[in-house]
Amino acid sequence: MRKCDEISLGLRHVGFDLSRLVEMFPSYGDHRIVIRWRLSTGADCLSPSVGTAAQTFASAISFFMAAQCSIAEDWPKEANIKSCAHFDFIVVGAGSAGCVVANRLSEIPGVTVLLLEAGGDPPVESTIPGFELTMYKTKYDWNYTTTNDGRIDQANVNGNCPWTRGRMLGGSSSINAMIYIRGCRQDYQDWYDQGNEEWHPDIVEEYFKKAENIHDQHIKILTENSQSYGDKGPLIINTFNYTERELTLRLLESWSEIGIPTVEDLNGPEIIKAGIARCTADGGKRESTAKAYLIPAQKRKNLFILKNALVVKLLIGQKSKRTHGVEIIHNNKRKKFYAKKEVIVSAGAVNTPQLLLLSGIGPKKHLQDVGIKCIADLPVGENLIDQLVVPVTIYGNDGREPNPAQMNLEAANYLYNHTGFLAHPTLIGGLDVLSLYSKDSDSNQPQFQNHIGIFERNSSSVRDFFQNSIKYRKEVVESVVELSEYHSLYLFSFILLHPFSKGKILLRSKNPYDHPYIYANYFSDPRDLEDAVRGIKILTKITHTPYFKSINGFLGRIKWKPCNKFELDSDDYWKCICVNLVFTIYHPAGSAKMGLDPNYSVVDSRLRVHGVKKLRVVDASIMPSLSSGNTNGPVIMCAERGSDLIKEDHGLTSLE
Ligand SMILES: Cc1cc2nc3c(=O)[nH]c(=O)nc-3n(C[C@H](O)[C@H](O)[C@H](O)COP(=O)(O)OP(=O)(O)OC[C@H]3O[C@@H](n4cnc5c(N)ncnc54)[C@H](O)[C@@H]3O)c2cc1C
Repeated sequence: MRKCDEISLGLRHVGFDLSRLVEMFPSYGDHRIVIRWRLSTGADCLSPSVGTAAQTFASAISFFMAAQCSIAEDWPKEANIKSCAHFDFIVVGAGSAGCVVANRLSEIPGVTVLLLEAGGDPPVESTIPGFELTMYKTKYDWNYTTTNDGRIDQANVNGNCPWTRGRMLGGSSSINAMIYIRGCRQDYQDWYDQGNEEWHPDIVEEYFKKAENIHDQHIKILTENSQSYGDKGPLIINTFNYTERELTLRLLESWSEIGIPTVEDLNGPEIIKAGIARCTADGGKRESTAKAYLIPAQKRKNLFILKNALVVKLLIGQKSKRTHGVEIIHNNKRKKFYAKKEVIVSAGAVNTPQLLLLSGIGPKKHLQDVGIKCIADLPVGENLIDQLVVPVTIYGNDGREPNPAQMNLEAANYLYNHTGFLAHPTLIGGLDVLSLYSKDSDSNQPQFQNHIGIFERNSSSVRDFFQNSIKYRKEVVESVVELSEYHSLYLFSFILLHPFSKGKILLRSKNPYDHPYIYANYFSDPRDLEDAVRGIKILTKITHTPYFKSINGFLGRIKWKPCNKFELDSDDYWKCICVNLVFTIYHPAGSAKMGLDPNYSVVDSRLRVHGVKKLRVVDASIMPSLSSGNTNGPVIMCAERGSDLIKEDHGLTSLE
């Protein structure tokens, strides 16, 4: 019995209530033990045993329970600082950009940096790639939704779509799907050609490399001579520890059949391509910027971090237009902190414009309407750009069925060596391949992107995804669920990478706790609708390729009353689906756009807010146009570049 007691203690120690699951009692002296497993279902499983089996299995359970501890990260501690303290720099928001800036500025000894984050430490679900969706709509998400404009998203409950944003150390890099794509040279050439002379594509490339630490062995061998990735930066780039490779190869072949060739490296120079994505994950764990940039810097004496600290206002002289510091709410108390050199706003593409507006920086008329005195009349919140998604549902008979036992094995695999289904984000459905393409074969930028997720026949996740994650109305959900009862669903996310349509962020009120209005305005420019239809119709040809033919693949109709009258796969059908079912791939940007002219931009090429002293913006908001792909890598690049611009302007050089 002593051994059993030890096992019991071991399990309790790791937070497992043994008494609920297992009862052990002795029989026939020392060696024979009858074990009764009382399963959580209430069923009993009686079996005579000499004890070895029980001990072996119990110690295996103990091992797996204890293995949870190996997943935990050592997040930085909160600083003990008093209100009204002064720092050289104050950084607002510890997201993808803010963590980079705080790290790079504090690497100069003697330069004090205060990093303020509205959220707290990421939960363990952030570290485990497969659990990222479970953080949506919790306290780790800002829980934004777009504003119903009566035109788009009418197939969504309330006519709006969720805009998840991370609220924790690492910001959205702690909740995102971890795909790492730099975008293409033309993306940054466009920035440069608009007069942003600090952002020549050659410079941009250097800053991607500065951030990167390529761990992917395949890429390392492939690019040994070209040195196209950095290998000394803080941000580890690798591949996911899990995928269904046989299936992804079939998908790559299928894309290839419709004119999108497979490449070894999606960050290479080709424009039209499909391949395996690199990611900000390593060893089966997420590489957020909190992990890559904050943990290594946490011992620095000159870096101070406050968590659960909501910045409610920037302190800016009405006449001097000089930024002095910030006002925050922390532990239910209002506090002020002052910046000797600068305040850097890195609160993301929704919160950065919100904070600027609350502080009197924005369109004069709008500020007047909400009762805020205007300090600088700038187009804050305008030029909101986002990559939009349209669902394309293709079905097939590939024999895949949900397997709960397999799912448990996958969980055990994750605990054992960080592989299995949980080592891959669920947003993109367990598959690590994607494609980038254009309607014209000679274009210098991809226009479209596809992600692909697979749901097995009759999987309950289909309803969950369409009903709870995207929040489509009943008619839409039922039409997809109905077909998926008998077929596997290949859900292609069709993405328009460079929409012409622009959205807007506006204040709802002066209250910093009120969510701003988000007008996504998708498809307000008719060119976007034309382009999307062209791109989707290139994609739907995939049903005629050998793999999809082999599984009797077909395009399924998504039912939504206004669209039901149109022929499936016709231009009119897709136009109707696009406008009514569009959602986000979570890449908003441009809401404090960089540019030369203060009539059309908020920050200059060195990311200084036009007409306001000692204030910069460094995050996705500054992007004048979107990169060709997922935006986390490009935001981190912007923050690396931005940090050096700040250092240059203050005559600071780091020792590293
Ligand atoms: C669900 C999801 C999936 C995505 N998938 C991918 C992907 O696979 N690959 C990819 O490349 N990109 C992806 N992205 C996009 C990418 O993560 C973002 O572009 C990037 O993280 C934006 O960085 P940021 O620094 O601008 O903002 P964020 O990372 O959002 O950081 C802003 C930070 O500021 C804090 N903050 C805001 N307001 C205040 C305030 N007033 N006071 C104090 N703190 C404040 C926030 O809590 C947050 O921590 C995804 C994004 C999401 C949300």
